[in-house]
Amino acid sequence: MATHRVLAAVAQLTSVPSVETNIGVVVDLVRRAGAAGAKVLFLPEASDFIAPASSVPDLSRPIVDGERNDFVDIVKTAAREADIYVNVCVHETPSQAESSGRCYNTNLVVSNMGDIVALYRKMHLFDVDLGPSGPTIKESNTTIPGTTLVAPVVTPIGLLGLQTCYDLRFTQESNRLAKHGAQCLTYPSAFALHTGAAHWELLLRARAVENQCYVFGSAQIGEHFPGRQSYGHAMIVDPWGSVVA
Ligand SMILES: O=C(O)CNC(=O)[C@H](CS)NC(=O)CCC(=O)C(=O)O
Repeated sequence: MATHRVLAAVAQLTSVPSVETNIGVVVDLVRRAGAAGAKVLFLPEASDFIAPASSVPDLSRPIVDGERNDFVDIVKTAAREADIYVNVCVHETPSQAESSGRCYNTNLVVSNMGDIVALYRKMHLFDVDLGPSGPTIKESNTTIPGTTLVAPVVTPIGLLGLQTCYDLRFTQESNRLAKHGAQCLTYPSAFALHTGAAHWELLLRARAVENQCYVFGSAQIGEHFPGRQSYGHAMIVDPWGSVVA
């Protein structure tokens, strides 16, 4: 019997503080993945923008019917036109905006019909002080933690469990997703240079082996604005732990 093969694509890009610029890059990636025959494309965390903390409240947008969100609307249209599922992360203004102006770090799956079929808000925020060897980052200054894990969602490559970036270090959520049937796990990311070099591939491969899942690590790469860089090395890992792309 012939094996039914479905292609997936993993992307990396350098989001900058301009949503308009990033939309252009993202639409091009969606079209190219679709043209290459992929049925699912994985885009990284903060695909809409990476900007200094002070600009985050101005640049983030709500994701609710009736509210304008150009970035998400354009991704929906591109996914429909290219007949591809798109996994992408954006900054989401909460419907009840809190006075601090913080957003959610929101991971979306958009179907090939252009509908949002899953929405997960990053639960573990990257609050670290690596001392003189690395950066001090406090994601919770700009971001509200999500409170719920989302059941794996049906995609052309099987049931997909959603996690985001720093969540990669917390094995129990991926274990719960696998127990609930996940065959694939996605970790859209913007890993720091220092921690990425030490742990990115190691952690993706560990999550793949322990959960017996395909793992998709889409990544931000390079310099977003002066003083802010990401590690890159987007990859796909199979359940044996081999890096297949
Ligand atoms: O919203 C944005 O601006 C983009 N988001 C990020 O860059 C996030 C939060 S600061 N980065 C990480 O979680 C890196 C994790 C990491 O590097 C590790 O676990 O070692």
